[in-house]
Amino acid sequence: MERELIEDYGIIGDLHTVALISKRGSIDWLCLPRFDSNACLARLIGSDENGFWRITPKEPVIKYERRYLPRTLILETTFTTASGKVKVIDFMPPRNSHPSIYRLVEGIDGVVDMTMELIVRFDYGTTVPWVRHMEGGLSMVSGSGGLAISSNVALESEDFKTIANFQAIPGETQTFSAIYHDSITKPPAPHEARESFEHAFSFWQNYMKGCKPIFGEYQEVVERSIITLKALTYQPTGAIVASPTTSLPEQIGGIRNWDYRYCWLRDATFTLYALMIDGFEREALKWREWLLRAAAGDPTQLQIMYGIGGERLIPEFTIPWLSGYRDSAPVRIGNAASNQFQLDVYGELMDAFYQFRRSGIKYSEESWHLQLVIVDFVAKNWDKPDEGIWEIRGPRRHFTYSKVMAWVVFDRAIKLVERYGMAGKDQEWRAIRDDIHKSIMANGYNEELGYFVQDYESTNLDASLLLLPLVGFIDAADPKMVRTAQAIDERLSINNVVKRYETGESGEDGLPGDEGVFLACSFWLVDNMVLAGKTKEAKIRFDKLLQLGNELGLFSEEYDPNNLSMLGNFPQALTHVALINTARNVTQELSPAKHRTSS
Ligand SMILES: OC[C@H]1O[C@H](O[C@H]2O[C@H](CO)[C@@H](O)[C@H](O)[C@H]2O)[C@H](O)[C@@H](O)[C@@H]1O
Repeated sequence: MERELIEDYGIIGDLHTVALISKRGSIDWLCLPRFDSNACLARLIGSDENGFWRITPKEPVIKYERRYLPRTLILETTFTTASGKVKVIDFMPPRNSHPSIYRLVEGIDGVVDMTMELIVRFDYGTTVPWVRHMEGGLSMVSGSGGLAISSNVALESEDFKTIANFQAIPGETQTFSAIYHDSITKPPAPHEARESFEHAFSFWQNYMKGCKPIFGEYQEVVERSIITLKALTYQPTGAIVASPTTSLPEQIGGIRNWDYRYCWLRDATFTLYALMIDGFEREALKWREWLLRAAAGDPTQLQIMYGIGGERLIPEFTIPWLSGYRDSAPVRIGNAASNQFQLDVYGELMDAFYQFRRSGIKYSEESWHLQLVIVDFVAKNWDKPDEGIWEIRGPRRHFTYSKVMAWVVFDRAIKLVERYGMAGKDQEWRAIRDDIHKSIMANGYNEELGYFVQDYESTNLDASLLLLPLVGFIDAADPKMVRTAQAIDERLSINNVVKRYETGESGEDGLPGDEGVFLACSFWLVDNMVLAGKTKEAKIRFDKLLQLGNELGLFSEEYDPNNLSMLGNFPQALTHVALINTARNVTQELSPAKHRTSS
């Protein structure tokens, strides 16, 4: 069978984890009970043998259509065959007790012969479960967990696989469910499918009531991004995963394959900022509590990322039994970037705290205490080299963007004293802010070339520099910044989509091979255009970028401009965040970019 591409997938989720479902009706990625648990369906980055759950017509499909039910995370896939039409409705009810997936098959037209195939392999596609018959279905148990599979259709076992054959007829519904449980407890009975559907439907519709109709022609794509960000949030703690997948490659056949099922402070603060200005303040408060807990103890030991429960140890290792997406090995679990020094993170946190305050979010004494620790730490460390926003795996460098974010730390701390009466050493901070500014202008800006450079020792370009006007370091219309944005567009863009930096010899990042264009950076370039007054051009660019998502409105981290296909983990929070911000920038007078940089 022809293999699915990243763009062929949609997600369903229950605010603890998500499942990736292909347009052919196959669930090919599922980690239970949490985002970062071992996958029990891993075909996405392996083969059929590593687990999948497919419901599809037996005969050839002439047309596949998919959509989410409006303002929900309920996915509807319609198959048209020569014999008729049938739809599969997939959802995970927001979690009450046990994680569960429901799949409802409804005939629309004609009589269509259908097949259901399920291979469960725990421990990332390796462990065959112990299968027993139970009332209304099967129990599949391995190690600490188990899945209870139920259906109103007879389930059979064949060659270590569960199958069902049935017909889709208008007016009839076949239901399938999978409920996860601890292996020491009895498999739970499924809830009534319609009731579970109503629960999921009303949860999402209620959640989206908070989303204002302010995005004009982009309302639908923004709403999908907001729902996606919510789906990537781990409800018990408020942590947000960068993406629910691991090792979807940045280059087909390459080794740039990373595990994103963790909470990066950078990605999470960007996410919150996007949600906060759209009125989703509850998320912001929950995340602030998460951060305070994660940083509890000695705040100078702040990490750049944590596990979704606040875990600090995220050791990175490879699992050789999975072949990788389109043979892009290795498949990595864990992320060694968790031990890196990334100076920008402190600026992102300080900016988030400042924006909380501006938007009237309740002040917290603990958070000011944490901010003072951050300021103190950055005062002592801003002049040290780091691994930077892109988490390079080569030697540390003096990245210009990192220094700018160190400037942001002091800028926001000073503003909190000046504007909100917080007690702090603002005189001292002003002097440090000036020193950092001087250092950046002397080393991070190249007079001869007329643009800001990636780091103090090179003349490379870097798309993170597009954030300089967005954080208020420089005006987007300043000739230095205009020239920087122009140079980035000229040298790093391929068909209007921007690479992070030059890989290979001219921009060594400690890794072999190349990568695709980076979607978040491409949205940042549009933001620069808006701020520099080029609104028409910006809108044209934005419209083109929106074509790079799939028909469900989901975006990956990167894109392959040669093969016109998605790359990198999927869906990626950072891309959806950038999309939301840019949609606001191109549609609204007080855009987030202007709002963030104005007093
Ligand atoms: O490019 C090498 C690095 O790639 C990953 O980092 C990227 O994803 C992060 C999460 O979205 C994002 O915060 C970071 O800015 C990106 O560069 C990977 O996680 C790293 O381990 C890897 O070194």
